[in-house]
Amino acid sequence: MRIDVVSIFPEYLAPLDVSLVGKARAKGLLDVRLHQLRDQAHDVHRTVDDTPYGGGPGMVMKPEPWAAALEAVAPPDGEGVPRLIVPTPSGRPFTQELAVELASEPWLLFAPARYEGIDRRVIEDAATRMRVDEVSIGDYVLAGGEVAVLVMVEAVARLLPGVLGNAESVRDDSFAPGAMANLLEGPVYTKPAEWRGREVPPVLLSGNHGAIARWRRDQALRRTAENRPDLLERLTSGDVDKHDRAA
Ligand SMILES: N#Cc1c(N)n[nH]c1-c1ccc2c(Cl)cn(Cc3cccnc3)c2c1
Repeated sequence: MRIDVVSIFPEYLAPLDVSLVGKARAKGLLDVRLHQLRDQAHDVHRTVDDTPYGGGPGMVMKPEPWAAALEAVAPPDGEGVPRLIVPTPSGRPFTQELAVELASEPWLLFAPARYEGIDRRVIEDAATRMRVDEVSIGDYVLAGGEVAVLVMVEAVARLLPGVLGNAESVRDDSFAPGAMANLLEGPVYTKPAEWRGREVPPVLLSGNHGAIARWRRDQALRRTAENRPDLLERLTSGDVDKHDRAA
């Protein structure tokens, strides 16, 4: 998979050089390219923003630099077309389902903006050439889109074949299909068996894999009921099909 990111703060994306995504890049599983939006602003101040038509607070990102940046990454007459992902507070929710969908794309182009956002005409123009998704990573307010890109890239990269080692698995993800589908992760333990007077639950030391699986599901149900009762409602209302539960 190829991932391009256009930003006025490409240094914000430095974490894509380390850990899981960094290793995937080093293994050649992921080709991540960062681009400075200001390279496409040709006035002396490399201006990328201006006042909003209709008044209001803040500034809006100008269409010309963004259009030039997107076309520099994905020339209209070039090979292939990326899927454009635009982080925005008003976007569709980023979910594990969307992460799985994006993980099947050969090329993602992220456009994290700043200020009050990008001139709407950039999105409309890009949509004539490529699929555009406006996406929010949650119901809280960030100062720009770069953090959202970090979240989405990590969520997508870990789903790519070969990225997670055998010891890790997307199979047991809280939001992946399967017996624990739509349940939160239960508690985890490691050595020592007793620490500050607290013992590891004996079932985990029993070697009885059936009992361990039942205990883990019970703990996941408890954690989900406590922290995300909405997910339990989906389970009991049948929103989650039997395949997800049984797999
Ligand atoms: N994704 C996501 C996401 C999220 N979940 N919260 N905030 C954002 C997000 C994404 C992109 C931008 C851009 Cl561009 C500017 N801002 C600041 C802002 C805040 C409130 C209203 N208007 C603009 C962004 C916030």
